[in-house]
Amino acid sequence: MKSITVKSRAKINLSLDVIGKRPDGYHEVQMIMQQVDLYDDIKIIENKDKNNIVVTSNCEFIPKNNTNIAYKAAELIKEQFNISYGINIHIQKNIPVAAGLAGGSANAAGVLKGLNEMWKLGLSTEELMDIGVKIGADVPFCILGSAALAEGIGERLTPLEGLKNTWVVLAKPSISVSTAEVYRNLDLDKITRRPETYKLIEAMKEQDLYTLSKDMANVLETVTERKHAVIRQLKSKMMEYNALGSMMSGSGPTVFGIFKNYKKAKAAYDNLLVINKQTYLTQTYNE
Ligand SMILES: C[C@@](CO)(OP(=O)(O)O)[C@H](O)COP(=O)(O)OP(=O)(O)OC[C@H]1O[C@@H](n2ccc(N)nc2=O)[C@H](O)[C@@H]1O
Ligand SMILES: Nc1ncnc2c1ncn2[C@@H]1O[C@H](COP(=O)(O)OP(=O)(O)O)[C@@H](O)[C@H]1O
Repeated sequence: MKSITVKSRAKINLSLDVIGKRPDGYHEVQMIMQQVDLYDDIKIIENKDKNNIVVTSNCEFIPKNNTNIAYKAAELIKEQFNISYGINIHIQKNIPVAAGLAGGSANAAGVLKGLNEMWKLGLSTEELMDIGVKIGADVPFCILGSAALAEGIGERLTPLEGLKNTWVVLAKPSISVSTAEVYRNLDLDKITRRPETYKLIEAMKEQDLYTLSKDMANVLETVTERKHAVIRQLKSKMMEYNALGSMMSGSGPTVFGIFKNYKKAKAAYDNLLVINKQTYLTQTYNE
C-alpha cells in the first residue's frame, strides 16, 4: 500500500491591500505572503480495497466530511485522473484553526502535492496551483511556498526573496473570525492606511527588518479590530515585549510579532504564553 507524509506550513501576510471588489463578490488584493515553520503533518495512505476518502485528525475543530478542504483536494485529483482507489488522510493539526494563517489551505496544498508525488501524476507546480485555486484563494500560495507577492484574488503569484530565518511570535486569541465576513464588512472608502507594497518588497530584498516592521500594513486589520479589542491589546503586548513590529495576519485574529533575534522572541513568547494560550514561537520558512 502506497503512503506519503507531507508537512503543510502556515503563512503570515506581511502586507495586505484590497484594491477593489469584483462582480462575483471576491476582492482584488495585493499582499505579501511569507511561510513560517509552523506546520501540520499530513499522512496519506492509499486504500486499494475502497473508493472513498476518509479524513481523520487529532483536532476536534475541523470537519472530517467532504467540507474539509483537504478532502476536496483529494476529490478533485481523484476525479481529474479517474482514480478509483480510496485514501485515508490523517491531519495532525498544530496550526490554529480559522486563524488567518491559512491552515486549511496549507492542508489542501499538502494533499495536492502529496497525491501528485504518491501517484506520480506529473503535474507541474502551475497545474497544481490551477487546481488549488478552485479550492480557495490562498491554496496556490501554499503550493508555491516560501514568499510571494499575491495579486488577483490571491492566486496570481510572483515569488519574492523571503525573510531569512527571522524569528516570529504568533498569538491567536480565543475568538473566531470568518474571512468572508471580514471582507464583507470592509468599506473600501474608509481605508486610512494602506501598505506601500513595493517599498516593503525592497525592504525584504535587503532583509531590512526595521523598515518592514515599521511600514507593514493590513487593511483588514481595522475591520477585525473594531469587533475584537483583543487584537489591539496583543499588538501592544508584542511591542512591549520588544517586537520590531506587530500586525494581524490575513483576516485574523492571529497577531504576529517580528523580532530581531531568538533571545528577544523567546522572552516575548514566554510572556505572551501567560496571557494567551495559543502562542507560538517560530521562524520564517523558505524552501
Ligand atoms: C484573508 C486571506 C489573506 O491571505 O487569508 P486568511 O485570513 O483566510 O488566512 C485570504 O485573502 C483569504 O483566502 P482564503 O481563506 O483561501 O479564501 P477563500 O476560502 O477562497 O474565500 C473565503 C471568502 O473570503 C472572501 N474573499 C476571499 C479572497 C478574496 N481575495 N476576496 C474575498 O472576498 C470571499 O467572500 C470568500 O467567500
Ligand atoms: N483541513 C482543514 N483545516 C482547517 N480548517 C478547515 C479544514 N477544512 C475545512 N476547514 C474549515 O475552514 C475554516 C477556515 O480554517 P483555516 O483554513 O484554518 O482558516 P484561515 O484561512 O483563516 O487560517 C474553518 O472554519 C474550518 O472549519
